[in-house]
Amino acid sequence: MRFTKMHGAGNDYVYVNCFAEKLPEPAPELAIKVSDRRFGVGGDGLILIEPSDVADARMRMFNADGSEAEMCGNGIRCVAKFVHDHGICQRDSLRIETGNGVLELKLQINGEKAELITVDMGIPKLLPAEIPTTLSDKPLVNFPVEFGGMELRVTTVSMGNPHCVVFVPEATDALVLGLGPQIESDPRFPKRTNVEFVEIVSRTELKQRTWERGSGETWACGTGASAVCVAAVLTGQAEREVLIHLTGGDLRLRWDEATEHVFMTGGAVEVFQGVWPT
Ligand SMILES: N[C@H](CCC[C@H](N)C(=O)O)C(=O)O
Repeated sequence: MRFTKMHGAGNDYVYVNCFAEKLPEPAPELAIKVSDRRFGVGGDGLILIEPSDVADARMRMFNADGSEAEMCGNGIRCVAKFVHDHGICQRDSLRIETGNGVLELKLQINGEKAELITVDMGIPKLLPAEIPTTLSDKPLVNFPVEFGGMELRVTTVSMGNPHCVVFVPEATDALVLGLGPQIESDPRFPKRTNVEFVEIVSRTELKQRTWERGSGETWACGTGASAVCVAAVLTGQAEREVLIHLTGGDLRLRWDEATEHVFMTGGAVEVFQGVWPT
């Protein structure tokens, strides 16, 4: 089975073009194997690029633990780049079917290749039942919660997948690696959750570290950055357009006031192609 290794801001996945390839085994099991950084290809998960009845292509995303997620922001930019650059659909605006509906993307083409891509991430969902979380019956904005003996203030946002955003003076390893897994699997998040630890640099600049549901710490998270932009505005700490510095690169986010849609702009890189034994 041929695969392509790609990343968005260092959030790296193994991509399979299912217009042309068949999986040798069910996606969850394959995701665990290919994601292994010692015994596999290495990545934060597996992303399938499939034909769609309602869009130019369909994206299905599986975390490194084999669980399937509703949406992947860095992933969808790479899917759009692959679909354009490999001739599946060579328009500079594409529609990709996801677990969070059909999303629209605009590609900036340099030469023959897509480089910067803007995604309309849709409208964030804030009701506890939409996250989902049982922590409260009202939207959580700087909501005090005790995790592992520490009181944190959390803001929860869904971009199709769940995010728990925590603003901190410094996103230390102790917080990310210590509290990340505890919050990810806290029973008050019935579908688990992604966790973002965020430092405010200014009203237009943030720093984010991410503990992802099903993948551990990743070097970037696009749905997470979208949730962080929304949370920073809701808590009165940022303007509606922010630059977010993630470990693997930068993303530009804008939460449009008129439409309530979140727009994310970032890069997408094809690193190499390979063949997985079948
Ligand atoms: N890295 C992805 C998010 C993956 C989310 C996944 N970990 C989940 O279970 O929701 C992104 O760029 O949006």
